[in-house]
Amino acid sequence: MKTTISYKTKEYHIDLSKPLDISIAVSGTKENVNAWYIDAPKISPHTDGDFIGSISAGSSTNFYDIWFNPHSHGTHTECVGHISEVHQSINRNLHQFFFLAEVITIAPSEENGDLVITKNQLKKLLEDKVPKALVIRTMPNSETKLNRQYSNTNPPYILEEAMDYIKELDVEHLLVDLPSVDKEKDDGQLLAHKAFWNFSGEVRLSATITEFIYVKDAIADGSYFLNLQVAPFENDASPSRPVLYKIE
Ligand SMILES: N[C@@H](CC(=O)c1ccccc1NC=O)C(=O)O
Repeated sequence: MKTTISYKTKEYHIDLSKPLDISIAVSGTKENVNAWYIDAPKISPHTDGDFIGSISAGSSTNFYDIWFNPHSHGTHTECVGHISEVHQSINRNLHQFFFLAEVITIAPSEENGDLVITKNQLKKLLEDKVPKALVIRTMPNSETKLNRQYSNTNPPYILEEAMDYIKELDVEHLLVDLPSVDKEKDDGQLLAHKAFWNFSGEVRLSATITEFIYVKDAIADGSYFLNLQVAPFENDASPSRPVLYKIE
């Protein structure tokens, strides 16, 4: 199922029957990816007195409750509501769902004992490209990213200067395979989040950050179309499923 997209001055061809899903699913297991010091997600039959919402326990249907946190347990997309006192909902702020995207791969560099993504690394990889969405895959890229328990591991993060550059390029949707764009323990500074949303100026309300993606090695760096949608929760963040389509 092929389609042609006219965007700005060009035409692009993509094949809708070849989606490249870069999300991490949420399962109710201890092996589920996790960050921010909370329990694993739970997916279990709803109970009420003698009632157990599971066909194997005699119910007519499977009727499961789910407990999870979007920031901790899988691919999620967040808006400025993640760092603002005023409530902002990702479901209300994400209005479009297809974007020209660039996939890049970066080995974070060591600085003061941390692993960081720098402005120079981004500049070299992006050259003269101006994508609306930027997908950053970090190296090493092992499949253990699907199950990693990130709490207290000080994962790599994006330097403020690098995020200022991303904002200056007018990237509206940033996707990373990390639990956060900021340092795990930064005393609430959130420098990269604040730079991305232009928090101290005219706030970029429709800009989004997607964390905990997984871009497998078979997906090459380059230009794609991205379909990005969230489960319609009125919350700062919601589970999402970013899907790439190769430009043919
Ligand atoms: N680094 C922050 C915490 C933080 O970034 C955070 C905490 C809970 C859930 C998500 C977080 N950041 C995600 O992007 C701090 O040390 O206060």
